[in-house]
Amino acid sequence: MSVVTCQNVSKQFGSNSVLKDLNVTIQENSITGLIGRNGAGKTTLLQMLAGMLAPTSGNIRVFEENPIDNLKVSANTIFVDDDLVFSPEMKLYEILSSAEMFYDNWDSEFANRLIRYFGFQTGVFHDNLSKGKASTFNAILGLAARTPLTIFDEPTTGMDYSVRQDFYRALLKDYMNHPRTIIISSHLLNELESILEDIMIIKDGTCIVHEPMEDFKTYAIALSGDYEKIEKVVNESRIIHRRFISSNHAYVVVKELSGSEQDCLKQLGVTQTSVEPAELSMYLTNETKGGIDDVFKQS
Ligand SMILES: Nc1ncnc2c1ncn2[C@@H]1O[C@H](COP(=O)(O)OP(=O)(O)OP(=O)(O)O)[C@@H](O)[C@H]1O
Repeated sequence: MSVVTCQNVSKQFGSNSVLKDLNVTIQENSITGLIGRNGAGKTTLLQMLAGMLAPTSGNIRVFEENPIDNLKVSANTIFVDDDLVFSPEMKLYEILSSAEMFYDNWDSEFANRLIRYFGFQTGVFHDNLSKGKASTFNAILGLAARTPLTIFDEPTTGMDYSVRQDFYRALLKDYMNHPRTIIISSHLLNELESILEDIMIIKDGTCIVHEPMEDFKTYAIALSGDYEKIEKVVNESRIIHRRFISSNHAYVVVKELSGSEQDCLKQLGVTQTSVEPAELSMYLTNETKGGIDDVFKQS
């Protein structure tokens, strides 16, 4: 069953067209990584799914309903970011009690174990937490709420390396015991990669990749060798990334190669290797095929 459906969804802020004609479906009980560069529209999309923003046009369905002002959607969805706003008078234990009252699947025992593990004193105000501690506390809310739709918008901002690793591990372990639909956004795939079932990449307002992580691992292939020879087999439109190692030796990442193209490149002495998903997601979201190197090119 699909939990989220977006049909021809567009979002405009004034003249800024952030999302354009987006069509995506997210199935029940899956972990999807939403990847995109700064300003790609990740938060905008996630806020629309949580019913916090309306699309300019198109149709969004969450649990088969319009998420705006929808009690069913808000009771079954949690939206976690590093920016959750609580009343300044609320102490952590009060926030935990409110969450327990609001979310049907809330697990107090689990929340308390996480609170102890991460060393929180629950008598403090949320407002007084450091940035990393606030992100960690918010992430605990997201985990313990166990809502059928759990949205984490760049949840690890400010967390130190070991807390980030702990969070991803806790998320995966809890998901295995209590499957639900989880969407987690990030600029970077490397830390997230191992917990994802599906990957969605947005660029220039559209979804350029949405597929199982397993398929994404073979989405592209890297070629290394004489650029003139590579060009003979692969045309420009299929090149995702290109970097010159020397004047005629290049490292080129291309999407899909047929068996005959692979044979031909082999005969021409061009080396073929796999591309790590994190590296590939970076190339796919770069503005230009050469990345930052293009800035240093003489015109
Ligand atoms: N309320 C708003 N009013 C006007 N423009 C907005 C608003 N919210 C977002 N935008 C614009 O929409 C674009 C997408 O922003 P969004 O926050 O969705 O991107 P993002 O992918 O989450 O970025 P980041 O990774 O930097 O957080 C940006 O150009 C941003 O300036």
